[in-house]
Amino acid sequence: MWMGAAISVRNVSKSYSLNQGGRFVALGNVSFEVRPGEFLVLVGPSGCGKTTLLDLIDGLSLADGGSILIDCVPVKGPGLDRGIVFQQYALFPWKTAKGNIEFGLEARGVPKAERAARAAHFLDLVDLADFGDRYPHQLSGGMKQRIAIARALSYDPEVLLMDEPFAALDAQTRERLQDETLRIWRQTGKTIVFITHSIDEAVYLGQRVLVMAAGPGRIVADIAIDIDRGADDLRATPEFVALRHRIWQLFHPEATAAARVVRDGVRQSTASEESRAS
Ligand SMILES: Nc1ncnc2c1ncn2[C@@H]1O[C@H](COP(=O)(O)OP(=O)(O)OP(=O)(O)O)[C@@H](O)[C@H]1O
Repeated sequence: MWMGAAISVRNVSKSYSLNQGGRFVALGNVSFEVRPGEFLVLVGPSGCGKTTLLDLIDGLSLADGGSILIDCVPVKGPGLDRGIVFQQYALFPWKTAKGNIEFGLEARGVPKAERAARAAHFLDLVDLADFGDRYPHQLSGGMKQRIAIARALSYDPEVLLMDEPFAALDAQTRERLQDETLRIWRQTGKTIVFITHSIDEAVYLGQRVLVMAAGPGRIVADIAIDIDRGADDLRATPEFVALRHRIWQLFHPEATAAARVVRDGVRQSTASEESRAS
């Protein structure tokens, strides 16, 4: 049975040393929980620490303070319980699609016959059953990213970490892969932590969206995405538009403040006109 793991991020901080001396605090005291099988999206402006946080969950780097637990086990480095997909496909150009998937399995000691069977299964899952013998340069950007997803899933991690995986793709391919990711998530029951700049993508994919801000990187809102996903043209529904606007306001507090000044200014001048008129 496929099953996602729970993730606990507790009081995590991370700083980097700067060339000119001193340290830059990329994350300050970040805490949140992810339920087993949940699709969580982290959204925030450039530089707010999204990649730093995902790398810490993957164990590619270690926190200065706090702890990260996967099913109650502290993260001490990369592990087979987590798979990661990066923005750039990171496929070996000299290996076929199938070879790229099998390579990761070989490194993990999976026997040859099982490697081939698993590669075929995951190529099928990402709808590329007929493309296993193609090399990366013979595949479109969207196909390469699907291979990267198949590769990450092939060793059956409980958690799938996705770092802006569709940012380099055209809008149409991006929407298609968003739908495929949701399908794969429903089919596999993995816990997914997905990071993006795009508010639209966050609301479309997430069951829950954590909004981050910079200086230092922190979580400023935790928003449940409670919408009817069966709706036609989901992005055009009032619920979707309202959620997108709510998150947009968190991204742009200065724009919201400016709008308030204008609105209140209008109100005040209307009030004074009314009082003059009476
Ligand atoms: N190795 C490093 N040394 C110094 N500063 C770093 C290092 N890595 C990241 N930073 C800084 O930490 C902050 C967070 O970076 P991070 O890549 O996590 O942000 P992000 O939200 O993923 O940004 P983007 O959306 O642009 O990818 C940034 O200000 C960045 O400049």
